Amino acid sequence: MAASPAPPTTVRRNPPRRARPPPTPLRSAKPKPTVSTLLDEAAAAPAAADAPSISPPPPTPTPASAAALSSSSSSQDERLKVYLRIRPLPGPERQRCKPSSRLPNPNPKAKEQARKPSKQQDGAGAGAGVCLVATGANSVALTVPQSKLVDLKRGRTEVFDGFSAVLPPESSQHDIFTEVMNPLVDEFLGGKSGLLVAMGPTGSGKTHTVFGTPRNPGIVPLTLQKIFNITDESDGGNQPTRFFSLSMFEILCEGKGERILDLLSDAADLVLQQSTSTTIKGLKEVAISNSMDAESLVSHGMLKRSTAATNANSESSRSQCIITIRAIPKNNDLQSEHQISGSVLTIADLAGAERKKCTGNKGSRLLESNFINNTSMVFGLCLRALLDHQKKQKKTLEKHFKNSLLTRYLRDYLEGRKRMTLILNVKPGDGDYSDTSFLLRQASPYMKIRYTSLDDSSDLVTQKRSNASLICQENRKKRKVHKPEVLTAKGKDTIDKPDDIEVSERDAFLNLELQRVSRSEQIMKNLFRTLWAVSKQKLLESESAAKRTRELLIDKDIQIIELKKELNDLKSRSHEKFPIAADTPVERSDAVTVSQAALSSVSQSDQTERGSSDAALDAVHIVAQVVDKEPGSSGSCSEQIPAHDAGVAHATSHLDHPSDRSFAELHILPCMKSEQASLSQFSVCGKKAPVEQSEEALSNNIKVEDIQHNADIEAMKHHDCPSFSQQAISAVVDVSSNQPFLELQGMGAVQQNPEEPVCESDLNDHGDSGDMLPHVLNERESQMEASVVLSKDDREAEGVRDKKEDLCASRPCKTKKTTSRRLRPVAGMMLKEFSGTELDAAADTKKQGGGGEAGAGRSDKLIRLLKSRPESIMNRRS
Ligand SMILES: Nc1ncnc2c1ncn2[C@@H]1O[C@H](COP(=O)(O)OP(=O)(O)OP(=O)(O)O)[C@@H](O)[C@H]1O
Repeated sequence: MAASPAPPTTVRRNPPRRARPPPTPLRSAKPKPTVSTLLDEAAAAPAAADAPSISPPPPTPTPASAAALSSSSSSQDERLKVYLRIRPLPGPERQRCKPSSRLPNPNPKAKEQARKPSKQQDGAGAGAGVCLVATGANSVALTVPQSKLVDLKRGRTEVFDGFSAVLPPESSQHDIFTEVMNPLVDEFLGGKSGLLVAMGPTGSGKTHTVFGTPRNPGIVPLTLQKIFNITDESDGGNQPTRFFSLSMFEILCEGKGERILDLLSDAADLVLQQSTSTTIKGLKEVAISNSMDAESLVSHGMLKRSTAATNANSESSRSQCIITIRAIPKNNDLQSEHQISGSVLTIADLAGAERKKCTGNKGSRLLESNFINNTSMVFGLCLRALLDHQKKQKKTLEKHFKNSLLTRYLRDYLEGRKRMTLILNVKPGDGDYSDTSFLLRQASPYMKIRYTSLDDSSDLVTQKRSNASLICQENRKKRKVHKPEVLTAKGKDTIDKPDDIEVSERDAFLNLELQRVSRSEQIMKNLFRTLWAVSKQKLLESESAAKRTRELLIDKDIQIIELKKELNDLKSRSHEKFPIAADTPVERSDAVTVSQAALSSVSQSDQTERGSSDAALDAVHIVAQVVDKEPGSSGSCSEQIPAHDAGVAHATSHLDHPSDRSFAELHILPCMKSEQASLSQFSVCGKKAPVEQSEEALSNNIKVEDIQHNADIEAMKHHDCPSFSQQAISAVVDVSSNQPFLELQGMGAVQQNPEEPVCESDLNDHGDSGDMLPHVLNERESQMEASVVLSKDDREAEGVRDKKEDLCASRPCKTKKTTSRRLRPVAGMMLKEFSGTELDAAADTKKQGGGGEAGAGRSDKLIRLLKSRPESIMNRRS
């Protein structure tokens, strides 16, 4: 016994409140048939012939039912319009479709076979049969395919009712336009904004519905044609009372985000701005003046749209495409503007929801699928939230629109402030049951959304902004001297811009330029200020350095001048103090000659009368007299150093006889005492002026150095035992200086420590100290006593050295030269004193006698002469 099959179950969704006639094709509104339309109709004919077998069977369409449809549509004006378009099955699938599943079969067996799932259907999947049929003008029946039945006893047919219109597969593009778009265009031209959104799964024919093909144009081309046809007819060949603009952009996936891309320009980085109204900054709006140009513009934009091939659609849209047609009044009349324009017609072609197993997308395609599905879901949530809000007014409107760019852009529509129309595209195949069922279940409640309080005031604000944007774009074009192709194609005076808007736009541009220029000027000012400050600082530093250098040079010049002055003063003082020093070279040579002659005579006597003290005594007397007679001319005294080196030292080297010593004590010491007295005056005078003192110290130092040099030589010669001649020389040299005591001590110190410097403090301390003289003299006496006990060998060696010194005195030695020059005064005096017959006679006596007595007599004469002559010399000098 076979079990009886379960009765079919029908579920009604959105049942109409009253019975309505089934949907009837609007034959009256159908335009002239084209080739593509005929092809579409031919393709849809088999499907249309297959009426849904699920109860209730659709009634036969009649003209009366069409009228009823119109009346019902008018009664639902305040509701959200939802149209359902059933796409015809493709050719192969159409062939596989069984008529039993499409048409009511009176045969119960055949009906039973139709309920049983067949292997072919299971294996064929989507293309095995049709799951969706139009059951009326506003309802469809969705049958669960056999392959998807879980419980055969449960109902497997769903009736979705309440659509504004169900457009069967055989409906042409013109039918769709007439049924769906005509009301929107009329409202748009009447000044009301409207939105048409095409929804549905991938491959359901949304793009085909919206754009169509060149041979079978869709809603957009037909809308443009109608707009300009009506405008031309209403204007009657006169100037148009308004103009239109068109913008076209897409929202596409970018990584994990989304962005807006202008399809009519290459502008990048479009920004969605939402304040009082929603606008897209940077979006290009092209003024359109005729349908042909507008259609070509749309076609051009479609070429830029992102598409890709998937398993479900060979040319699947990967973005949400939005076209906006804006009506702008020509007259700037606020009232007419509000009445006539203030309208924006928006058409959105959404990318269809995709299933991964159907599309086979991977990688970036899969990311696009996620983006598309997410946007579709958010869009549906917004509508659902609006419906819930309308059902329960206390329930706040959920702001799902924030979750995607599309819903943010369409916020006014999704929050019920503007009218919106939905067209659901579905595929009727069994394999598309899931997508179709999902869409119908999702969109069925939207039919209950009402527009109770439309806010058209926002249209005015939006329109003003749009007008300003359009004018701005036109001005930019004018500045670039580029005329848009759309405008130049038909006429030149298609757009007239309000003067005040143009002026304000120009002012805004000038303000921006002014701000930019002022900012650049400020930057340059700051830069130059900084450079000027740095340069000024460098200049000041250079000037200060130059000033310091100049001051240094001036100081140096002053020092040079002072030094010159001091030198001149020194010279003048030297001339004043030592006037004899300026004698002629002849005198100098004479002096040298005389001194040499005198000393050579002494040396000759020394040679002939070795051991005699006469010659030494003569020399000592000469020195003593010179010192005695020249008390104020210390310079001249000091100049006797070489002479004493040559002669006196030689003479003193023979003071080994007690008689000689007593003679020296008798004659030399008084002379030295007198010299001490005279030199003490010099030391006192040396304290008078610092400059003079320093100069004198300088000159003395120089002399001391020279003397030290000589003393060093002597010390090297007599380093073992300084002879009396050295002591005498030192004494004489010291006497010749300006600081006699100092020089005396210094010379003593030189012999003890030649390198010990001479200090002025010593001069000050001892310059006028009379106590030093006995001490020094005592030292001299002791040294003389020591030198007296020299051995005979030493005396012979000293004699040899004296001969050498005599030879050196005749050579052009520097020291000899200097000393010979300074010997001039005494030498001159001696020359004069020794001139005459005495010397000649003495010489003759020496030549003739050659004995010791003759030499002794000559010495006696010389001594007598020296003793007797000083008075005459002093008288002559004075
Ligand atoms: N009513 C129709 N008559 C004839 N062909 C149609 C119809 N609807 C769609 N098609 C064809 O189906 C294919 C897919 O259509 P379409 O690209 O418009 O789908 P879609 O919904 O836009 O898909 P997607 O969301 O992936 O972009 C196209 O080749 C189109 O020509």
